[in-house]
Amino acid sequence: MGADCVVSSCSLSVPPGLHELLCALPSQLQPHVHSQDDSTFLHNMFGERSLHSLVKLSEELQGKSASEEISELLNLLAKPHVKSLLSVHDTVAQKSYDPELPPLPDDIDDDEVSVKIIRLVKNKEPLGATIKRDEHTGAILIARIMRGGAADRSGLIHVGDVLREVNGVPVDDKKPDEIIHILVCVSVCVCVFALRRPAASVLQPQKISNRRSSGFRRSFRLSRRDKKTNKSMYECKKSEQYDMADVATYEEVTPHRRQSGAKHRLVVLVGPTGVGLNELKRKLLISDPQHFSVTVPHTSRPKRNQENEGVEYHFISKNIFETDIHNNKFIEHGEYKGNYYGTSLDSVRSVLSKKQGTIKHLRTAEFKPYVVFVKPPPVERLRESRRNAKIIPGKDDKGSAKSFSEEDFLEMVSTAQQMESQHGHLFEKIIVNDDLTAAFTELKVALKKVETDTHWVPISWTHS
Ligand SMILES: Nc1ncnc2c1ncn2[C@@H]1O[C@H](COP(=O)(O)OP(=O)(O)OP(=O)(O)O)[C@@H](O)[C@H]1O
Repeated sequence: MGADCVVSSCSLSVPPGLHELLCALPSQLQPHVHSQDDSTFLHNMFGERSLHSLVKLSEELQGKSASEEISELLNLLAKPHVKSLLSVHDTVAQKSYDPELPPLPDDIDDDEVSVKIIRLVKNKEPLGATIKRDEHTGAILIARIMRGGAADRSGLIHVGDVLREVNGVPVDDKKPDEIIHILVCVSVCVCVFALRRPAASVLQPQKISNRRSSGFRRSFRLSRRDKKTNKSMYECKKSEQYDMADVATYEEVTPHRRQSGAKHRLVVLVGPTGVGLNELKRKLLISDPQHFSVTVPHTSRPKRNQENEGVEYHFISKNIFETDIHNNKFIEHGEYKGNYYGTSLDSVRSVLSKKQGTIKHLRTAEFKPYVVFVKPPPVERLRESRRNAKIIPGKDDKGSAKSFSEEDFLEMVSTAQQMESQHGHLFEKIIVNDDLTAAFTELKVALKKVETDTHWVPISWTHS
């Protein structure tokens, strides 16, 4: 829509000789025009071919003794409702519908480079993100992002972002319910966020799932109108950072029931170090050695006296471990106190090929993992229940087990909180390992159900 449309509503009733006047205008105006730019502008405007054609046509139509068709056309165009229609069309065509971005609040520090102003132009579609209040800081955070929704497609909002204001309305002092109301109310116009990324979430999230869905996010645009608002603005076509991150989005799921004789689902136990993963694994093996087998993880830490190669771990050098990481041989790996630990893809495949239930990491259609998060109880209960328990510390140690320290307990609980907030959406079952026997029983019941009951799984797992 542009100038052509505007001309379309000109009255066809033009004074005689208008065309000649139009042609003569630029030279007649020449003495009054001082700058070259203005002169060029006038020439272009009055020399515009479509304008000349239109005026000429109008003159011709007026001058001729009208044929039936011409009379009918003139008649139609002269009707008030056609004129109104064209006039409305032109008004709409000239109007700018770009949303106005409100200026940044004055109290934002100039050094605060992490403030993002985000403009999502919404139609009737919901934003597709949920919010929650951080228990400690009281800040309003983005809690989840719905897959395929407006927020997801934009790639501009991330889980953990702090929501500062919506459409110029500060949200710090508002309850989530009130904010949701604001978000819903602006659904037909503009939704502006000022987000501040908390220091903690700047860390690259650990990559568990690596879904690529860049095709979704294309259509959001940002236009810069007010210089005051340009602290940091993003034109988002595709966000690499988003694609790589383990973003907590909603997934399309479908009921799934394992057919008898079909491959077992991979059972994945995750939890902070020392929480009791090995203990639960060991109990599973003892309880039904025919049914369960485990992957043997790799490590770069030195073998201890009582350990055997291929039983507790495959012991490999740091160099080989790094080469294997580089060659994508590990489903998961991590570094703990200077040593690498990881589970190789081959180890999982070899266990699954024996058609036995297993324990370790992965999340694809091939393995359909059932992820159980083993969570520590509160610190007071850890002190109580782990009084006689021993852990084998990592670095610098030659195999001596030691009792848990207060620091170990605190670290276990805080790591668990971190894991749950970052990856909680991947956990299908959470078992609190307070009393070991109770935790083990709960695990056995859950694993039995995985084999027999119907469970919700991502729909993509059923396509392969
Ligand atoms: N519920 C429990 N009550 C008492 N002791 C427990 C309980 N669960 C585990 N333990 C003990 O805690 C210690 C650490 O457990 P375990 O080695 O299984 O932890 P882990 O999660 O496998 O640790 P890591 O990942 O570092 O190997 C062991 O001595 C174990 O017997």
